[in-house]
Amino acid sequence: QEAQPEELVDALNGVFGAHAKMRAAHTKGICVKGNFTPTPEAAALTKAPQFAAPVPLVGRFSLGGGNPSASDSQKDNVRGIAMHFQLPDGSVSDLLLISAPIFVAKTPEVFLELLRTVATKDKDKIDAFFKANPNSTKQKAWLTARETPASYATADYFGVHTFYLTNAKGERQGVKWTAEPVGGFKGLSDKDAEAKGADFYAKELNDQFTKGPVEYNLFAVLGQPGDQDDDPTSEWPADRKSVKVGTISITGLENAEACDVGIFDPNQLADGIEPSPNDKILPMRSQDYAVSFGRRTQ
Ligand code: HEM
Repeated sequence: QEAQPEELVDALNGVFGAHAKMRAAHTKGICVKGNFTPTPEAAALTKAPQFAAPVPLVGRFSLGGGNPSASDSQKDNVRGIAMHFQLPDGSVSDLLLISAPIFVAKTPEVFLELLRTVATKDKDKIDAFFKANPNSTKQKAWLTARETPASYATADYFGVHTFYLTNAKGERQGVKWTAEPVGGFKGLSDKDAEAKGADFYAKELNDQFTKGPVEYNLFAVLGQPGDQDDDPTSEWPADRKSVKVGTISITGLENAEACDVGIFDPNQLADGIEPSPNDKILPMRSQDYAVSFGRRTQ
């Protein structure tokens, strides 16, 4: 039976609680603004306007999960950055990235089962779920194998899904997005992260803004024929070529309202970028986010 978007939002609430006026996931976050400047190489891959000329953006950094007081020092949680690229015609094209190259479930049904199992807090049931679904253990393993990001500014971020780009000549290329902080990844040892406490990312970011913008290089990793485009729990081989397509520059804080009046939707895309038609999680996300939005704006 197909998972329904309401069921997924209910299941997120089952794990993290339902918090009035707040997102069901990525609940703790900070709204920011900035701009995106494409490289000359980007236009060869896609005709989307944000890859032809610089555009302003509104963005939001967040912690994964639905706990509004999640700890900034929790290692096995993802950090997120969501962006609306504001296009010259008044429309937006969105980009949502998390600080791991993989998601925890290949399909909405597996994600629903994962959430419902975790909500039982029954260790045997949870162990049995992960034994039956080894792909769902990969994100946590990946996150715990490296240091806790020292700041939203020093984390690297991944689009996870496959997207298809089309250029002006009509040529199509499957890609995955990655964003790397210009100064490289910087982490904290477990001990240092613990000493920082639960709420240091906002201050960290503000300190950064007094020195200058927070910048990331955005890359399109080029898929090859046969690379999986249906599975957000699997990575492509590490030797895939990547093309730097631009610089994301986050210049300062923005009023929360600018982030909360709508949703960041991974399928809200300019002409020239399409979601993989084979990925089952990706289309479900727009529906889930709409349900979460409906509830938080009630
Ligand atoms: C079926 C799987 C998923 C479900 C049910 C889900 C659920 C949600 C929900 C309910 C929200 C809050 C929406 C809102 O109220 O605006 C959200 C936000 C977010 N999700 Fe997902 N998500 C899924 C998969 C993913 C994946 C694979 C990624 C990887 C890029 C991701 C990244 C994000 C980010 C970055 C945000 C924060 C957006 C913001 O700051 O407003 N999600 N998710």
